[in-house]
Amino acid sequence: MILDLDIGNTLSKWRLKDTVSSEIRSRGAVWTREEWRPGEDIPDLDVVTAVRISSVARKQVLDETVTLLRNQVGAVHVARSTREALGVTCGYEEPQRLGVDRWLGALAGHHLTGGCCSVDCGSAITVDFVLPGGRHLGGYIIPGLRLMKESLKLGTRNVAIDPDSEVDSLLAPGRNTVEAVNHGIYMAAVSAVNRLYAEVCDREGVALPLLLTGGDARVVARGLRVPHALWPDMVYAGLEALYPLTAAERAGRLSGAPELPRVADLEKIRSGLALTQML
Ligand SMILES: Nc1ncnc2c1ncn2[C@@H]1O[C@H](COP(=O)(O)OP(=O)(O)O)[C@@H](O)[C@H]1O
Ligand SMILES: CC(C)(COP(=O)(O)O)[C@@H](O)C(=O)NCCC(=O)O
Ligand SMILES: [K+]
Repeated sequence: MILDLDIGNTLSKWRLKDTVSSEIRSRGAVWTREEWRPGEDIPDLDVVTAVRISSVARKQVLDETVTLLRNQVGAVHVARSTREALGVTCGYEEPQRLGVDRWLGALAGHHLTGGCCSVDCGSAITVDFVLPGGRHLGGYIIPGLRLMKESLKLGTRNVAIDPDSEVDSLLAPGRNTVEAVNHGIYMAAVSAVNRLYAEVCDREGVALPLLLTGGDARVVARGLRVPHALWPDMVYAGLEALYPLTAAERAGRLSGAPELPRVADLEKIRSGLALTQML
């Protein structure tokens, strides 16, 4: 069994993958916190023969996790952002400073589409661009929905945006504090993603497939004006691409990959952008 770990700033996600069949056997998530002990929160390590890790948590969290796992599991792969991997060149001046979750998302997205915009809606919302040919341009970081809400300190943090609400109602003027905050931050997040996507496609002269992942991907996606696909396992898929262990992975089949999203016509993206820029 392979244990994949995606340690984000809010949640540490894990899944167990069958080495032979490539099936996902179980999944879970625990809060990312200093005293996290894998042994308490994840299934029996006796069945695990390899671990693959993406972590953007504090170094100490990763170090403790790796130490613990190395005692029990032979192969522990910790992903790092590098100048080049799998045909993608990193756009950062100092590649190792790019969050490895962003790098893995970009690698998976490029593997699937040959050039894309990858958006990770977690503690932060990150928007990264990889051109056809594999040049990663860099990207954007804005606070995620939860962080934006907490920063307001209006006592609304525990009243989550209902991901099943109609988009129209999520964007309507709020008639109480909770609504005003939830609708405001929702508008901020979806406007940013819509705009950044259009700006960069316009600038680069290419309409890129748009892929989303992360805890808030579903709700953010509902407000997008352009075609897109959700890929909840996009970071895990980056781990699979970097460290292929199963037959399916070696053959380049990444788990949970969505159907290729339809891509809007560049002229349509440009006219939408022109309209936005007028306002
Ligand atoms: N059950 C949940 N528990 C916590 N956060 C959730 C949950 N469902 C959705 N979210 C949202 O998902 C975000 C965390 O998403 P995730 O992609 O796991 O973040 P990160 O990778 O930064 O830890 C939270 O900020 C919150 O807005
Ligand atoms: C931007 C991030 C905080 C996003 O983390 P997440 O929301 O997935 O927990 C993370 O990718 C990170 O710490 N990046 C390092 C800075 C950078 O990418 O430039
Ligand atoms: K993120």
